[in-house]
Amino acid sequence: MTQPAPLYTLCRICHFYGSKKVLDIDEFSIPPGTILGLSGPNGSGKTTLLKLLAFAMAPSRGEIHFNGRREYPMSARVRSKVTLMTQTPYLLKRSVLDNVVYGLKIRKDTKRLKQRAARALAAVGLDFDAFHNRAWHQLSGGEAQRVCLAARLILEPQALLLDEPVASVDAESARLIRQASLAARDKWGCTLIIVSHDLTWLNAVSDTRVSMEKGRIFSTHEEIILSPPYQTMQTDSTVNWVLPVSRGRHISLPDKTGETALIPADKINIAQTSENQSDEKNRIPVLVTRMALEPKTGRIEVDFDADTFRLTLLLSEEQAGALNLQPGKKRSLIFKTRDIFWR
Ligand SMILES: Nc1ncnc2c1ncn2[C@@H]1O[C@H](COP(=O)(O)OP(=O)(O)OP(=O)(O)O)[C@@H](O)[C@H]1O
Repeated sequence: MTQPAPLYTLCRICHFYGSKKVLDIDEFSIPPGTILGLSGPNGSGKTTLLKLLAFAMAPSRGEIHFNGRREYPMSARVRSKVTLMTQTPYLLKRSVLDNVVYGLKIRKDTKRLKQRAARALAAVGLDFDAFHNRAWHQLSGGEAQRVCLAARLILEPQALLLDEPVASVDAESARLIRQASLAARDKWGCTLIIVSHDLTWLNAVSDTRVSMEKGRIFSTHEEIILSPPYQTMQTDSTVNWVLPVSRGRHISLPDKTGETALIPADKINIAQTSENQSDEKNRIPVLVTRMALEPKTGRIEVDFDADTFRLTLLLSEEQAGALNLQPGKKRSLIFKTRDIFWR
């Protein structure tokens, strides 16, 4: 079967704020009609990436192709097809109805505005009669965010970019926002790009899960990502970089400075903290902080927290049982030096 042409293709993207490089993505594409789940630590570049994908600003270097053409901010071709919802709801100082139909009016698409607004509001659980005349300041935070989403859904965009859409809303609003976003994909094949710290949700709904670290995209969250700066240690004629977690074991320098150490999840063993450490192995003490069932696959998602990072692994029920994992248990992640690669 032939793959559909990508909706987005990113080529050699770098973005700088002043002299600080905050994005560095060699190549990345997003197929149409899929859900991309994006996570990563604060400051890793997620919002900047969303702004580029929304064509709200241009990358300092590189190209973004949308529907097979190189595109730019202000291009009429993308303006009507891509929409970004930010974490803090932004509403015009007008009524709910004015806010919801604003984008359609800009496009001079003014047919059956009220019916379409009623449908968009219903999709986010807001009753048209009760809400359409309300002023922007007569809404709770969760309702305001839902109005923002309705104002985007009414446009039936090809790509809906959501930046922490449920981070600061009540539980019911979060449920309705999640439901309405997924419905957009099911109803008109909308591509969803979701940034969220809610890894359970991201893992459950995403077709592709990526994480960001220091401006780069990593293809799976099932990897330990150890970032520079590392401590350095001088021995005779060579300088070895010592991973802060490796308890003195020497890790060879990567080819380029500033590289990140990656260890594939299947090369990581989880052990009792009391087990002996063999010479060639590195050991990271971790704490199990969260376990949740991933409904799609029946696997158990386990968060392990170390001092400097968090690792999420998906384990079978048998694996989790055999390892006697529970939140609060201390364990060790063990890996071989040769299984580290650098990127
Ligand atoms: N307008 C700006 N001017 C200068 N630096 C900026 C600007 N916006 C973001 N940055 C910096 O760029 C880096 C990436 O920021 P970005 O907001 O993209 O990260 P993020 O992963 O979305 O973070 P968070 O999870 O905290 O929202 C950070 O170091 C941030 O301080």
